[in-house]
Amino acid sequence: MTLDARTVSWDRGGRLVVDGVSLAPAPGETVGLLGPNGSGKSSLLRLLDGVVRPTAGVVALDGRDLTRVPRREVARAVAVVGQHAATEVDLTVREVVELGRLPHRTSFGGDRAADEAAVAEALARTGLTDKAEQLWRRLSGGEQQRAHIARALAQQPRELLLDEPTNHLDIRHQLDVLDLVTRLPVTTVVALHDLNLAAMFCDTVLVLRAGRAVAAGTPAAVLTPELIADVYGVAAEVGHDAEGRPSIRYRVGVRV
Ligand SMILES: Nc1ncnc2c1ncn2[C@@H]1O[C@H](COP(=O)(O)OP(=O)(O)OP(=O)(O)O)[C@@H](O)[C@H]1O
Repeated sequence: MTLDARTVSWDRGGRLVVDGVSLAPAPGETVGLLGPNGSGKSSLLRLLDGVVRPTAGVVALDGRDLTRVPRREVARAVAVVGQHAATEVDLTVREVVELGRLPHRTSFGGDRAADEAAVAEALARTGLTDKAEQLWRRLSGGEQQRAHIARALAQQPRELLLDEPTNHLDIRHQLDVLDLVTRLPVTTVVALHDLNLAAMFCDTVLVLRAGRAVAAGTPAAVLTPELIADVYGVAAEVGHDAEGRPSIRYRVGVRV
């Protein structure tokens, strides 16, 4: 069992921002959420996190309606890295990552050694050990984003929800972060704009358009020239690597 969405909709002022979407990742799977700007990717992630409640349908954690699961229990199972994750106060990188341990604290304080080990490992995995004592707000945009990913890793979740985690990262860190999260023994739902990264790292993808799911399946099955033309209005050639994963080359000035 894992986190799943069953025909969920989210109505904002009479408009269905998410419209009857279902998503049931297999445990350990990495699902890419794709779709143009405004198609509902972030909104679906917020529904999966329980930050907002669906106006129809159900999000379930281990088969239980998420709205009935205590937030602390949700926080132990589900970690989120938002698109505009900000840290307002003057925290060091280590302190930001330590926030990920809060759901594991008990009234007795919790297991200090486990907290320290989880934080150290999360810093190491995101390449931030050397920056641990620096102020988070003095880091570069990409380093700040990696610190939030480290916070999510320190949380040691079963489910990881990532909203465009690569948008501030240089190419090496894009590859490192996606390689890292897809190797973790957790179920990951990740909103991505880069179709080639989705093809490289996702087991399956779900494509949204205007709040609706228009395609789902393996990257090879979904990421066809026809789908890319239809959903994004862009002409593309799709090749396949030795493992059969699609590799997309866009064509400008070609009408679709
Ligand atoms: N709280 C809200 N109230 C009203 N409308 C909202 C709210 N949140 C999102 N929307 C609208 O829902 C639509 C989907 O937004 P969402 O951020 O989920 O899309 P997205 O696919 O993540 O977009 P992007 O790729 O640009 O990040 C947008 O038109 C947005 O304006």
